[in-house]
Amino acid sequence: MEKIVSKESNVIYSISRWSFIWNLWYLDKGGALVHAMIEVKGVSKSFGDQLVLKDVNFTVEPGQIVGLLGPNGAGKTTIIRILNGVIKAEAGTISIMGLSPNHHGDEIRALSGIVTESAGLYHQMTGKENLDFFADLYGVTDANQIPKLLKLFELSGHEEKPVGTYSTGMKKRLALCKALLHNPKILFLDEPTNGLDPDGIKMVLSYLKKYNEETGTTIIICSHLLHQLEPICDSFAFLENRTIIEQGSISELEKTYLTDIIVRVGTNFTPIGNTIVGYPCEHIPGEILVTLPSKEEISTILRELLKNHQVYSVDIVNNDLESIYFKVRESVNR
Ligand SMILES: Nc1ncnc2c1ncn2[C@@H]1O[C@H](COP(=O)(O)OP(=O)(O)OP(=O)(O)O)[C@@H](O)[C@H]1O
Repeated sequence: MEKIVSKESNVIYSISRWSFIWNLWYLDKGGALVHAMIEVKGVSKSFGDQLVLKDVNFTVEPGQIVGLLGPNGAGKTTIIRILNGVIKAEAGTISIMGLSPNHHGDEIRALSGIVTESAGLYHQMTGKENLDFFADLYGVTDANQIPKLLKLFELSGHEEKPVGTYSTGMKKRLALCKALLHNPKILFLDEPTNGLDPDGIKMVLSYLKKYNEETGTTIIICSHLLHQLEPICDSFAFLENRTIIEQGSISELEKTYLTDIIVRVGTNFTPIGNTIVGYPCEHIPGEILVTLPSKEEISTILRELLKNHQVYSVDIVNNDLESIYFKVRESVNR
């Protein structure tokens, strides 16, 4: 038996280790083999007579960083709370490493870390006192764990200051240290960059990426800010109209939704008319915008231009996450 802690309630529980086969296949309580780290099928949830989630489906593979994206009020926090076993879904099935949040909430909370809007830190205590307190509660025995996390999140030297004197960014980083004290297999982050300035956002996201690469921890990040998550997520799940309307990596989404690409070429070429080698072309001083059926056609355009002109730069302007997101929305609202 092993001493494990539920972070939602900060209560210590004891569970046996029998149910996990880490990062491979998971044996659920019914004895079935489940591949994904997290598998959500047909989940629905209402608050009173308000239906908030309807037939939600998505999967998370081990070691992935998954962005759960949707506008304010879409139900992102509700999904995290259901996955954590804090509230129950009315319909559907969920497997988290073979465990069900409805029945094994304590075990799931013991093997996961969570950072919510209210970081749950004690402001009158120092950073170190906070981490000591939660490490004790979680049964963390490794004496190096706190210094290691303080160093990783660049809080060394600040640990003796009261948390009330920390900047928003420092509090967010301390909340991450707290969530990672017991080396969770899964990290749930609800809007982890809220209230941070651009430097703070960059810092927190790059720490998360580094942590994921070093430890293989699976991370789910909820946000309504697509551009922030684009560089760090392996996969994106779009929540809209109460359900996940699409999920995939950028390249998978590109394949499905980018029927044509728009390429901006910095050049001294001035088109006569509005096409180049038969493709629609818009001229802006110093640049052209060409619409192509695929990336393969970029070299055709460049070869043509380089015959008699200079090319200074080339980039695809409509394959960012936001552009793809709009295409996904268009296709489901059609
Ligand atoms: N405990 C609750 N009781 C009643 N309604 C709730 C409760 N929790 C959430 N809701 C409602 O469910 C909907 C989804 O809320 P949720 O907080 O999950 O959205 P969100 O996508 O996380 O939003 P945000 O981006 O603003 O954080 C909202 O309409 C919200 O008012």
